[in-house]
Amino acid sequence: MKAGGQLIQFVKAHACGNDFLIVEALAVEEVEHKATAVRLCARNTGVGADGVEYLKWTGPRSGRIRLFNADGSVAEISGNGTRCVAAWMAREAQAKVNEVFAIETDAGVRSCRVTGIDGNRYEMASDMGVPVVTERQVVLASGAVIHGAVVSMGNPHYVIFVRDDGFSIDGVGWASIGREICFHPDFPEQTNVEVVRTVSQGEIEIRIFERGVGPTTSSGTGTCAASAASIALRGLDSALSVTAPGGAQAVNWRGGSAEMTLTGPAELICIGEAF
Ligand SMILES: N[C@@H](CCC[C@H](N)C(=O)O)C(=O)O
Repeated sequence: MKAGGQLIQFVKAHACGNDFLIVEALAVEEVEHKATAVRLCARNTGVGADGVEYLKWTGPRSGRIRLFNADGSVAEISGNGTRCVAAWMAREAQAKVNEVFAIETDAGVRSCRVTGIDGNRYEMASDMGVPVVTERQVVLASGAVIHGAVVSMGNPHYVIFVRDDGFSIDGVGWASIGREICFHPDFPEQTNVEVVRTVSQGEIEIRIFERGVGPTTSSGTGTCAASAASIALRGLDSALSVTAPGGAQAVNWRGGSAEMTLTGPAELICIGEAF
């Protein structure tokens, strides 16, 4: 498959409903990728997706990717997007369980190990790097002060803890607060926002407002960021189950400078061609 020419060949995949188009390209850096991503991701007038992962194979089990969000902005990394690409590479390589795919993102190389295969649905364990967690307050336009944490997973996140099982904060809906924080002047590059509810020592539930997209059903780096803040600041277990509207993923992190691991599904939906 190639980007360019008249038809753009793509693979559509999703991880817990967080959906991506994978487009193989000779180079991931080309300027026209941005406009193409916006056009293809449009829900009503395009194919529809949360982002496009441009992929250049660099070996039989390795590749270089670049992610464009649905609004055309470039993101350093996506946990779910990287896993979707790994699932596609695994299919192309006719991989078996335990094979590893090394995928270079703008945030560094991430290894994805196949842990299960069921038709076009793959289970993968991915190395997600070392989270950096810093407590930080944000003052909203209303004057309300939000006590949360900035978390870097290679891309930026802001994590807020709530008790309410509707995920509202002082009576205000999570999506509205997520949007305000995403575009807040304290975050000139914008930020992904996760709203987290602790279910037990080993389980959290999250809602996600993604930079460059809006509310999504799941986020791999968001799952990791929410877990990192819960483990580092709330003393939750180092093995966590994280439930988002689109499904659950598992995180393991011993804290400090240890690498975080994310395990979850990725399903290949279809192959298509767009004008
Ligand atoms: N869905 C993602 C995150 C995608 C990138 C994000 N929108 C950003 O701009 O940083 C994930 O699964 O990690």
